[in-house]
Amino acid sequence: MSRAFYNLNSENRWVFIRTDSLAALFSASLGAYLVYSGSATASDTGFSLSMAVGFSSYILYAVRMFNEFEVSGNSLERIQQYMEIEQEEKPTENGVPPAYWPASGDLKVEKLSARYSSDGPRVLENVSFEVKSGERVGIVGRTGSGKSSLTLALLRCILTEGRVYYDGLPTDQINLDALRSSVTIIPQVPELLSGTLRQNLDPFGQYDDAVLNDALRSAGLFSLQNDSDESRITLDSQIASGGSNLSVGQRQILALARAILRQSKLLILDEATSAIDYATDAVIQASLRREMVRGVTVLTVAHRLQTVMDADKIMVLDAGRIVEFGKPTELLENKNGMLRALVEESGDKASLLAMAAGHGAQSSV
Ligand SMILES: Nc1ncnc2c1ncn2[C@@H]1O[C@H](COP(=O)(O)OP(=O)(O)OP(=O)(O)O)[C@@H](O)[C@H]1O
Repeated sequence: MSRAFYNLNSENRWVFIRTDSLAALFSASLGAYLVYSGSATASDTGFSLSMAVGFSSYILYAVRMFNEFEVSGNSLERIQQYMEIEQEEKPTENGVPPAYWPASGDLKVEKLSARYSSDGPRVLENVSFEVKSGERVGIVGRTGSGKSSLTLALLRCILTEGRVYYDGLPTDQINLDALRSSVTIIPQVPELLSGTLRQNLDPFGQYDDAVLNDALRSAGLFSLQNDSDESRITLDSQIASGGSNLSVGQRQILALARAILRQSKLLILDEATSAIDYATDAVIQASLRREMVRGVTVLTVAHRLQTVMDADKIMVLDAGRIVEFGKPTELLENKNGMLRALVEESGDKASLLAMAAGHGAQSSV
């Protein structure tokens, strides 16, 4: 802010120096002409010079006004840009799903393509896959491969073509409010509002404290803190704006508690890129497993392969397409496969292979 103001001020000074110099040059030239040409009387010369000096200051004033008008014009332009932003269609009565929906976390995606703007390139290309209720799917791929875009496309936050069926209903026929309130996304850094933890979990006051505490317990918050701990978090704890007085791991646990309260059958977790300590990560993973037992489908966008190596299935994306989708052990058998290549590059190959093998053995028991 100060740097921008410093630049603005310096440029203003530069404009003034130039207009002042021009004005001085103009007055001096006029004075020289009037004195040396000898054609003007003393009174005319005095009058012309005083007008010339005044005229210069008017020019300076005009330049300054034009300058300020241009700067204010930028703000007007910005307001106009906001007014012209394309709006999402309004939710209609027609798209309200039946009360029992969603009863399961079944997800079927058929030829889903997506783009960020109507004239932009496709960031997802004919993506098709199926996930059964209660499965945990890891989504991996190099940066820019379309992992986050896929999660946005599932919620129709960007322009999509193709079909997504969530618990048997095509999502393009469900109104956006209903769709988005039945799917929960836990972003990399969950947003929290300033207020108590209770207000953050239940902004509309729909649940009593016992239910809220149960959700916090299921999300794993209480297993991370002792009763005797003075700084332990309770429903009455004050949360600072944006949740800045909590760690990223604690914020993800609170977001998970919100998901549990909402009883969503589809949970999308965008794994935090900043490191979460091992204990918090283990608590989040354990809570997710408990949720899956209740039939909640969990899609995890993974930035570290460790988080998803024991998933039921792994989806590997590359340039907006699914290049591999299946059980980790099966994908790893393909020596030329993309998952195998990512594991080889990771520098932690042995433990990743052991994790996948361990889970493969468990699921086949
Ligand atoms: N807001 C946006 N507007 C236009 N294009 C975007 C936008 N966000 C992402 N993209 C493009 O979409 C493509 C996929 O990006 P996306 O963020 O989904 O990848 P990603 O796999 O999640 O990457 P990362 O691991 O870095 O988060 C990229 O080519 C990217 O440039």
